Amino acid sequence: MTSQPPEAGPARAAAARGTDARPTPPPLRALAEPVRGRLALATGLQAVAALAGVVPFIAVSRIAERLTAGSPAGGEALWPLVVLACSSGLVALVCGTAAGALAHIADNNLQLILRRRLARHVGRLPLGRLTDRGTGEVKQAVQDDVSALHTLFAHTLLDVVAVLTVPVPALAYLFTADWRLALVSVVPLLLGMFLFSRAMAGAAGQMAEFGAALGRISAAAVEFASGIAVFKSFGRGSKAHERFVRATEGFADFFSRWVRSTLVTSTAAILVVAPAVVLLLLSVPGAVFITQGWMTGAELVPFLLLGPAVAAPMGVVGPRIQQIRAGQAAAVRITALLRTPTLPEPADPALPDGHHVLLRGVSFSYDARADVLSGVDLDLAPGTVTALVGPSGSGKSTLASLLPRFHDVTAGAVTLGGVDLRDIPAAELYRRVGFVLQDVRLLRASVADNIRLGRPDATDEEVERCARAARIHDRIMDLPDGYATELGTAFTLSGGEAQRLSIARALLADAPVLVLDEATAYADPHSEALIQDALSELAAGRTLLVIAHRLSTIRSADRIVVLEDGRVTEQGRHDDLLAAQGRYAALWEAQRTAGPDESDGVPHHRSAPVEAGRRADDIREGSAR
Ligand SMILES: Nc1ncnc2c1ncn2[C@@H]1O[C@H](COP(=O)(O)OP(=O)(O)OP(=O)(O)O)[C@@H](O)[C@H]1O
Repeated sequence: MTSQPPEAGPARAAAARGTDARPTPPPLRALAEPVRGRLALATGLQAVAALAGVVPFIAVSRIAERLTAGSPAGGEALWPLVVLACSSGLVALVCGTAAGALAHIADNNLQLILRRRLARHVGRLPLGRLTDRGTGEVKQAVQDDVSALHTLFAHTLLDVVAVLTVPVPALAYLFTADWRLALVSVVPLLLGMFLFSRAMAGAAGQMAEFGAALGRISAAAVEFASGIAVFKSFGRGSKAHERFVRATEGFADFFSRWVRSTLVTSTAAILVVAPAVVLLLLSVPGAVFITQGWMTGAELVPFLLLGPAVAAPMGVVGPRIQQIRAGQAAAVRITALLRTPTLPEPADPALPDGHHVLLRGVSFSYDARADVLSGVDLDLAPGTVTALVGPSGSGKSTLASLLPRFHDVTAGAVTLGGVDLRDIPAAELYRRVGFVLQDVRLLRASVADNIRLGRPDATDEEVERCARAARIHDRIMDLPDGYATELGTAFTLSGGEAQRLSIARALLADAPVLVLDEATAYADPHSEALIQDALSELAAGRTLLVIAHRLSTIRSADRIVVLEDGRVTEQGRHDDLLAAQGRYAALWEAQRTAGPDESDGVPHHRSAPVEAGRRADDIREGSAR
């Protein structure tokens, strides 16, 4: 067995993440890149639609002029204008519809691409990192933020094009008709722009807070949904929603403050560009112009038709700017999640030779400041059971999590079969290293599919064999549809049953190295005895690393490793460690005398001593059973 020289984790990670440091375009542009062509075409079509949409107004104005000019123009002189109005109206309709359809197709494509990218990326994140980030954040990116981009690309983009396009030809025409009244028609537009910019002052910061507040609601909603059972089980069902309510109240407070602070200016802005107000604004000077003989009634018509069109698009500016900012913030969050470093795949992959696990000089820190583990050396020989014990917070779970690469070491190395874990392709690693955690997660799928998770191609016979070995077969047969029973809908299993099902899952996956977080509390002695039988099956012939909360269960482990403050302070067999009268002996004594409910930081279990005694031999001697 050879072990590779320890190598600094951050250096390797930095090398693997080298591409992340490259300068990138702004998040929104970068995310839209795959559909840029379609969006550009949609934008062009929308501009044509907006331009063509102005033509019928101009044509109608000309018709009015000719009809009121006194000279009987005759149908022939009017028909070309009618045709022009109709055909440009048709062009506007066709181009506008095509632009909308194209933008929606592009957006639909983008949503699919982004959701796939996010799902693939989240699936490649280190498991430890994923639990740190929280499912709320992932849900927000995958669902809410992608939806915000939908609003932006499928709707806002086209509205903005129309807003910017329509006033230009309309104003150009009005200036050719009468420059004095054209200047008046610009007033609502300028006033609207001024008031909107006042209303939007500081909106960047507010939008950031808006996004953050929505994020808090998202996280609290997920926590609320997943934690309500725990709250209820402790008779605090009414407390479960407190954080969620606080988050929504915080959002409501923030939003009403924001709305109040901009209410007057934004209402004024909407008012000055409202068609009725614009018409009034133009009619009064128009009437004066006519009575003074500066223009004819017919010459006023284009102003009445196009004047509102010049200013009206400003009415949609406010909400559109908010949508743009929301889209930008969503793009930033999506990009941040997509740029979260994934578990680096080895540049030079290697396959382990055997299943000997070695830890050499292993240190680990969650925050790059304080080490949670320091200089840990450990040797897990194939087919042996190693138990990690120590006070709460000493680093047992952290150490165990390094084997399935929930995290990568910050110094030193963990090797499997002589190969650094970081050089083993993820799929190969997970075929060899399995884990059974206390917190069993079952999928909304059939019992059989839940067991098959690690080996989807397993036959029914293999699934049943593992379920029998895990002492869960009889319970499954009691379910209405046996192995086909869907979990999580009509049926949920008890904690102990779920634990056994997860053991069946691990048995089927058949990883030779197994990390086992020993559950601290099972429902009843009978259930616990079944679980211990199942665990015995699982332990047989495997390299087992057990996070032991109850010392009585690991008395006969091949090696007991005592962790304190992230360092290995003792290791050996139970009897030897007791004889050494060191820390383990003290922990043992404390747990033995403290009674079933307490210990000095070593959580343990309320069960009859006879059960505990039986368990002690069970894990070790499982193969004989
Ligand atoms: N995801 C995390 N981010 C930051 N710090 C963490 C994280 N998980 C654990 N820690 C810290 O690392 C230290 C070791 O925690 P760990 O869970 O490994 O201890 P443990 O011995 O398994 O405790 P217990 O027996 O209570 O489960 C603790 O100080 C804990 O607060």
